[in-house]
Amino acid sequence: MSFESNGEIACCGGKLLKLSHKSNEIGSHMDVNIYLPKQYYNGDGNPIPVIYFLSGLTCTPQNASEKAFWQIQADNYGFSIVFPDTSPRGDEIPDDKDQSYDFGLGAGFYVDATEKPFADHYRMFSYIHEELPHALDKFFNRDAKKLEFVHNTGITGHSMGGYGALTGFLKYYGKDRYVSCSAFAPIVNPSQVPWGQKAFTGYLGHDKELWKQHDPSYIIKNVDNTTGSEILIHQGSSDPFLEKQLRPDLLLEAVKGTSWENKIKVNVVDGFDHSYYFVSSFVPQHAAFHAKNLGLI
Ligand SMILES: N[C@@H](CCC(=O)N[C@@H](CSC=O)C(=O)NCC(=O)O)C(=O)O
Repeated sequence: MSFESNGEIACCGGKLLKLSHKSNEIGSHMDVNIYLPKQYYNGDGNPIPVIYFLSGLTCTPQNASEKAFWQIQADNYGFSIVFPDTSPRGDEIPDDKDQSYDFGLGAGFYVDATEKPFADHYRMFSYIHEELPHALDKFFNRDAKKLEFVHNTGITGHSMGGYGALTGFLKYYGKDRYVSCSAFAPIVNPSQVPWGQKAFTGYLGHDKELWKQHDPSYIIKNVDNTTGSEILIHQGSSDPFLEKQLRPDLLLEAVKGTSWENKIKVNVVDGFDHSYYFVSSFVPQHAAFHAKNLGLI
């Protein structure tokens, strides 16, 4: 599996690589950005841990690369950060019938679709958690293990991407993949909110029992927190999507009486909205959290 370069940009002490590759899962080309920190170029040769940042509705890999300010934190602690796309792209890819922003292109919701016409291309769960990490591993680690794409990794994301991060972390829990998970204003209970209900109906159909297998607020009840993991969440109090779409209270309610009770730290931050002004304000705290879990500090 090979990646083509669409540009290499000097940034902080390292480089942001804009890549694209042919994905077998998605059946078309996918763009992905990766920031290689200064330690990649001048470090001691130890493999560099990777954090995956899953973006929200309407995003491409550029939004977070340009506006989240992860790069300076990556240099501070010595991790790399991968910014995948949020859906398949291209003329042949089916979109929402009304071309709305919350379904179809830019809104793959990090699930493997089972419904036509989306099932052929919208395989974002398998792409993000299997194909992409292994493809990056093969490409970057041909000669020596330079970057840890598959094991001892972190995952985070914003909004729809926060949903994707929570789901991936929980579904792979105990499987030597993600050792650290955080989220910015995540959709925590998609089965119960309009964005999630629209996506799940379109990608997965009408079976609400099946939806539960893709919903962190249900999945978490069947995952034993064997290592005392904590999940860090920030949520703006002035986020216009808080009451209708995000509802972090539903996740806290779901974990009551489970091994995750008191392990999910929801920080409601006064006056912040849903934008990258909010995300970038709390990236330093999330970076420190992941760095600790990844053994960097
Ligand atoms: N209608 C709005 C809503 C889209 C929006 O706010 N997208 C967020 C993520 S929302 C949840 O997944 C986003 O990250 N936007 C891109 C950005 O750079 O801010 C709209 O279309 O703006």
